[in-house]
Amino acid sequence: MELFTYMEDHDYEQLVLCYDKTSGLKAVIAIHDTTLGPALGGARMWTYASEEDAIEDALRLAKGMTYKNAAAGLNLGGGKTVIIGDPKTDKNDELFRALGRYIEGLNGRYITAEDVGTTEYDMDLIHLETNFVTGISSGEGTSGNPSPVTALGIYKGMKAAAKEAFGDDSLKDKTIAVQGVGNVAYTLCEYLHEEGAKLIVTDINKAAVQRAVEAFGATAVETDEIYSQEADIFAPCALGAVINDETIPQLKVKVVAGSANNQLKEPEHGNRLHEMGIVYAPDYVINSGGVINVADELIGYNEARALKRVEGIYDTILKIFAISKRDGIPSYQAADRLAEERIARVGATRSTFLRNEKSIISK
Ligand SMILES: NC(=O)c1ccc[n+]([C@@H]2O[C@H](COP(=O)([O-])OP(=O)(O)OC[C@H]3O[C@@H](n4cnc5c(N)ncnc54)[C@H](O)[C@@H]3O)[C@@H](O)[C@H]2O)c1
Ligand SMILES: CC(C)C[C@H](N)C(=O)O
Repeated sequence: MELFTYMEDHDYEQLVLCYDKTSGLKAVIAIHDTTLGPALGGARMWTYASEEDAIEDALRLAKGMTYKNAAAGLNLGGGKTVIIGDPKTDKNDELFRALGRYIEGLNGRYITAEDVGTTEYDMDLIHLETNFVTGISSGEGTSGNPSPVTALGIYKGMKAAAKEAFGDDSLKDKTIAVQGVGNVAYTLCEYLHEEGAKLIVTDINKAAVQRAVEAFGATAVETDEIYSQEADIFAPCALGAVINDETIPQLKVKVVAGSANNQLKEPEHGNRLHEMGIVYAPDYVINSGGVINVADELIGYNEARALKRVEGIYDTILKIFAISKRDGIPSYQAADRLAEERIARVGATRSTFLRNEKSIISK
């Protein structure tokens, strides 16, 4: 990949490589856009096949956070960290402390949180070295693990999508096929079960499936059977790129609404859902509950305020469907339009001159 060409094409600001010999830290911090404020995005730990894959993932995820934060109405830009390594075997305390020091060195341009492969404990270690971290567990005004709150946002967004598809936002007696019953989806299933939905679940982790079967009377299916279920809603809560050429022809649902990031393999797959009349709740909007929640820590965490904002995902999703109809575009494009218009408006407002300590008239 020609890095600077890629950064130019996708409007990136900064790419930072962090290495610490003692702890073995190898991390990439990508900052996409800080028009709205400091870049907030999680730190992912993953076994990348190559360093280039890690850099590409950091860049792609950072851009996703710019759009997620903008559409969520947060005054935050987009960034992401990826740590190269196996979260099961390669973690040590010094690794996260070293990362914390590199984040501190960015002087607030980037703020981190949990992502795939990292936990509250890891954030607490980062917090020993910097205040530019959220999702920490210790102390006053902290919010901890964002997953349960992400689940609340998915639940509210799914109800909005049901309203669009079925004319009524009730999920009672709706059949919902859930792919992956991990941290987010298990809590999501609790909400759905509580409302009287019928659940079909799959996971590569058989214990996770069994837990959902026992707790919610869910029907278990094999991983490759989840797409073709006779269901009303498909909730992808495991992997990205699951809406693709192979899976779309199998879908019998009227709604796709789940927590996974980057659900559409390519934009054209969003067009296909639109043409088929399948209501798609854009991934980065419906799964923004976690970031909305951790962002509240930056102003002194208030749980009631944070949850109220997360519940607002319902209205944001409806707004996106309204833009989609108004402009005759698929919902994923409507979400991008909402985010891009907000960044452009705020950017224009903030382009007027303000004196600061480095400006020519500061003395
Ligand atoms: N945790 C959050 O707050 C949050 C916020 C935004 C987005 N997301 C996204 O939501 C998704 C789920 O996050 P999570 O925190 O619940 O992760 P998790 O790892 O706890 O859960 C994912 C589950 O998917 C299962 N899985 C993996 N591959 C599978 C496959 N091929 N078929 C079926 N199941 C499979 C895993 O075994 C696991 O149980 C991820 O894509 C994540 O990026 C999470
Ligand atoms: C800041 C974090 C809570 C971000 C979260 N991992 C996401 O993808 O939205």
